[in-house]
Amino acid sequence: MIATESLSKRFPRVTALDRLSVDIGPGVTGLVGANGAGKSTLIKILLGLSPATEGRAEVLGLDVATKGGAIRERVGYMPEHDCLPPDVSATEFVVHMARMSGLPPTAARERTADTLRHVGLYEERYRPIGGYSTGMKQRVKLAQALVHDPQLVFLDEPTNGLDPVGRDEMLGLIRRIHTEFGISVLVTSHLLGELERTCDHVVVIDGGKLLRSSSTTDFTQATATLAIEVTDSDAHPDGTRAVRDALHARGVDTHNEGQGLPGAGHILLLTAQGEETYDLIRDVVADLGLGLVRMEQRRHHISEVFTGSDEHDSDEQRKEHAGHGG
Ligand SMILES: Nc1ncnc2c1ncn2[C@@H]1O[C@H](COP(=O)(O)OP(=O)(O)OP(=O)(O)O)[C@@H](O)[C@H]1O
Repeated sequence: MIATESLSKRFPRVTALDRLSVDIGPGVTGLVGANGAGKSTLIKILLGLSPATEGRAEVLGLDVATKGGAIRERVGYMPEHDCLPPDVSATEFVVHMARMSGLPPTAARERTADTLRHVGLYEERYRPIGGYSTGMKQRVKLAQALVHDPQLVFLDEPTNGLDPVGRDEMLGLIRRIHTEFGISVLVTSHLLGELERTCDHVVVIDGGKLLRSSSTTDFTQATATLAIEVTDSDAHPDGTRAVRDALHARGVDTHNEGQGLPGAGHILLLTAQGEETYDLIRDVVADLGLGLVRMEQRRHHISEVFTGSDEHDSDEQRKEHAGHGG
């Protein structure tokens, strides 16, 4: 879908992209980087809106340096910043954008109605955009990116400014763009963690350089750590402790007692040695007459892959949520 080769963009004072080479296939891909990492610059080059200083790039097999117009016919773009006219309705605006993309009047109106419904805008679509909430404006921006039925969409920070519920809804919507319509998505975020559930593939850039490009499952590989949770009983008022003691008696060590996890005191963590470990846990829990609430392999979170970024992410999210009354 997208291929760049040693792509650079230098402004007089900053190198926004620094010899970036990356291949992006179909599906939902996250482009992650801190503010100023070069995400928006990359998108503008890929749309043929801004020339690269060096290197080359192709989108859908088309060279960005010479085929910008053809690329923009096939690609939808949701820009980061507020760019909506306040005094027209969502319907008028999206119809206009559909007409600009070359759809005839009737098709433009039909596609607009379908697309606005798909992004979750109903009666309010006839009201002026100026009165919309941030979440509604983001939906209008998404609708205008989809209205001409593109093969690929670039979404620049679509969750920016949204509260946690709005963020989840937007991420769900993005996932469905691919699963229901087969449109591939490149979505940027400065929050690595939020792309974990949405993206098949994640590209991380920093200071305009590629840090990592891999499938989300590679980022979130299963660890060998098992998390176990059991019920308590009259005979064993502290079921977790009883299981821990029984496992220790059989020479199996538990570690950390689930520090940092919600309900930490009730979760036992241990390293699985193979199938026997699962059988042993089952037998120990059954012998004690307790119920096994869960036994699961812990997975890495994407943000754990980068030292310290975990805390950074949650701090950022707290700050953003605080700004929106959450
Ligand atoms: N037109 C420009 N002129 C000069 N510098 C620019 C220009 N556009 C971007 N930059 C600089 O290039 C760097 C990358 O910016 P870019 O907007 O691509 O980052 P980003 O990852 O999208 O971050 P953000 O989410 O904050 O927009 C930044 O240091 C920015 O200040």
